[in-house]
Amino acid sequence: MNDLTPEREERSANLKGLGCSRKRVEDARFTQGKGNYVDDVKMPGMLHGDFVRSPYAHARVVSVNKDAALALDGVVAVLTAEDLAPLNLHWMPTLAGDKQMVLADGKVLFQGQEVAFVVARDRYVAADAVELVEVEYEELPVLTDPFESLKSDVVLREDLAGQTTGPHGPRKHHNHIFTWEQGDETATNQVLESADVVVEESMYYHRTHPCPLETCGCVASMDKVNGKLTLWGTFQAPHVVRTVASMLSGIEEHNIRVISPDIGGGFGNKVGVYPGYICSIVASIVTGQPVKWVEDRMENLMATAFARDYWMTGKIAATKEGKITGLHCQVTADHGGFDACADPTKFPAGFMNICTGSYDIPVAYLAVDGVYTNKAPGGVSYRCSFRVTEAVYFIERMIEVLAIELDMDAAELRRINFIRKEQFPYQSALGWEYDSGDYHTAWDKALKTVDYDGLRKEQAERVEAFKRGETRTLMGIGLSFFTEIVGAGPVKNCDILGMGMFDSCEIRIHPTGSAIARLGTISQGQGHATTFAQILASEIGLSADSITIEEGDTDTAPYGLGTYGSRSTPVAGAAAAMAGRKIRAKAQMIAAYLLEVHDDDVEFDVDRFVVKGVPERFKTMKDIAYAAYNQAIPGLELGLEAVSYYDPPNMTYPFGAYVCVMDIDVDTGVPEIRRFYALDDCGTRINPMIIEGQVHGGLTEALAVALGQEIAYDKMGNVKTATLMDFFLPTAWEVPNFETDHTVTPSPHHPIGAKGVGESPHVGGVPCFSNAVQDAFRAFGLRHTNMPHDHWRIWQTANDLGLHE
Ligand code: PCD
Ligand SMILES: [Cu+]
Repeated sequence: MNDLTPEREERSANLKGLGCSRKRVEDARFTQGKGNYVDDVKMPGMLHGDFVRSPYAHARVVSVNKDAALALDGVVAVLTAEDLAPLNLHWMPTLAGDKQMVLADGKVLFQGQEVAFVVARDRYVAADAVELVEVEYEELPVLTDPFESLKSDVVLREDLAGQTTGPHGPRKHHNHIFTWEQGDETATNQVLESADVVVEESMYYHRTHPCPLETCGCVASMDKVNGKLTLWGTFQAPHVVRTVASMLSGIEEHNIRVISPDIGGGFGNKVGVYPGYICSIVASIVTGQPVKWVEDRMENLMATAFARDYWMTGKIAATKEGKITGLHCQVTADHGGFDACADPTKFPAGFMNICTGSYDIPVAYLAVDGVYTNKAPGGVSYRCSFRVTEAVYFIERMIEVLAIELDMDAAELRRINFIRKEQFPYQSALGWEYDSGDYHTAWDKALKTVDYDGLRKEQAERVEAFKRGETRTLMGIGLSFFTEIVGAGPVKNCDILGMGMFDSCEIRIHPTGSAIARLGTISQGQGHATTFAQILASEIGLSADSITIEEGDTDTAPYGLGTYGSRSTPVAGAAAAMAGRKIRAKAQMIAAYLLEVHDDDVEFDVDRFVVKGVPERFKTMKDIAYAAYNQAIPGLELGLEAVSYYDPPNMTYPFGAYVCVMDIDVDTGVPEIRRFYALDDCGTRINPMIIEGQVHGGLTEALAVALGQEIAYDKMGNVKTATLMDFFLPTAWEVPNFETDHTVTPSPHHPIGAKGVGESPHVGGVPCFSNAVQDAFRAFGLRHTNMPHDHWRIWQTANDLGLHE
């Protein structure tokens, strides 16, 4: 049955299943302004909330006077910590096991922290009233540097004073949160002591922010008559929000309905729980009216979850020939005022222990210290699965530095250290089991496509010309090879607030042969309505066009852990395939009955079951769907539905090989990206066009982070980059043409062999852009310089190297 006759090929094409570059079904709605976002939710009598926020990074709140605000026409309520305290809602638990003030309780710990919540008739009155709330502050010393914080007498978290252990073990200092250790320190140190070559480098992966187009927001509506709370919001994990809301409020979970409508980009920013959600719920309960809260851009950049802010020091040991023998990594992680890092519970530094990268490193050790400072809380992935971008940046810089030390070609150094194809499944020194990979094939393909040797020759000639004074531009060749780790689960080691990280799909086939499937994930622009239908189409033999995908409504969708960490394809995508297989198993029995043969005598063929060896005797899936509802088949229940809760046996490990060619104007510091080549291997590809779009998006965000985007603070703790004037968001103007390519190494444990891809281009892209900048100056003695490589910093690098003399 495997030969694809033209007739079978046509039937298969009609399904628009796996591998089809099907156009995104959601785009008809999005491109015509018919999306339905949180801010589109409008209800009769709806009130609007707005925050009074702290102008100080560290201060005592002496008093809050609401009188003038309450006197303003249209103001309904002003909530402070005092109002929330009787409900025990003035603090809330964070995903990292810490707690965070919902509204300032005696002091503030970062600029932009929520102090009071004003509820008014409309958004404008609310904003005016915010100005009328009089808060008296008493300034306290500000700590924005984690190293200083660890030495300071200033106690940031007075609520934790005297607590020598936290949720992740012992605390070494009153501003210390945790130490997380992985690997074998003694063995690693032994290797470092006796190695031919050891290089050490320190690098700062600066603080940045996901900055989605749509900011965070919600509408809370408490129906006191029925006792039901409905919450619309920009949530990347709606079911988790429902469970947490129930636990905090005491409202029974069946009485809470959480709806994530269309979301205008998430990028990790919408995983956590923010004070705005709690305040809106309380305000709706208090006033009996629906309450909307939508933050503005400055609030988003100042107060919602940041990403990175990792200070990393590495030591890498190798033989003279370049074979890596050991790796040591020490991280100081700046978590801001509260530890609200969004990671699976047992991983306080996320999957930073993937920092051995794509290389076969026999021993390694990692230690991460989490530290409190006077900066905003957060620590979300931002297009990376739980600190994987940091890990990949770290190892890809260490490799470059080692190449410099050994005076070796960095591509060759990678090649001789890659985990070999036959070593998979590969057990890493820091505890992961990589499911599959073929790094050498991908690397060779990438280098060949870009004519790597030719580029190096051209680069050497350019350096000579520069030295002769014939040109003022230098050429950088950025390389990166990354291994991602996506798809949390396994429930046995990944949970969020105790909820195992499985995911789910429920499918219902209608009598006329169309279907609806619901999943526990939620698209924020990734195109799930398009791709999940494709997985099902191939599994059940109905066209993707006749399968509706629904996500995000907790009253209808099966419980799931949501969309982040590129987990939808590895986990919910697997659940979809498994649910599809259950449908097919029942369909087989129905087909056998209709065809009057034994169950084993029919086989599935694209969109039908045929009698083995008699292809003209068949029943299509449409026939079968109809029969499922219209015929009493002995021994079979009516209907055609299935549900699957999928606990992945392992994560998936997508990988990729990226090359960036850049020309840098030494006198202006302006880099021009001549070429960017990205080869991604995400296993079985569901929709190549969507994958390409994902790669373009991820690379754009990588360019942003590497070349200028940052959340910067001054010494007083003022956020210097709280508007899009200062926070770099690239537009089509800055973004080069991206060349995409792929290899396919299926995941051995995923039912259709797919791995995630949404985050990969960011994870691989950041080191690639950064390496390109730094490589341009290698011939002039540069070893490492920190991101973001904005024009000024690049100019400064050239200046420091004496290139302006
Ligand atoms: N093999 C394969 C894979 C995949 N795919 C596709 O692609 C996509 C993606 O996927 P994934 O990778 O699985 O992922 P998801 O889970 O779905 O998602 C998530 C991601 O996603 C990305 N992308 C995107 N896009 C858009 N448009 N928007 C958004 O927001 C976003 N975000 C970002 C992020 S950041 Mo985090 O949250 O940080 O953690 S994570 C993330 C989808 O549609 C799917 O289906 C295909 O086709 N194939
Ligand atoms: Cu990350």
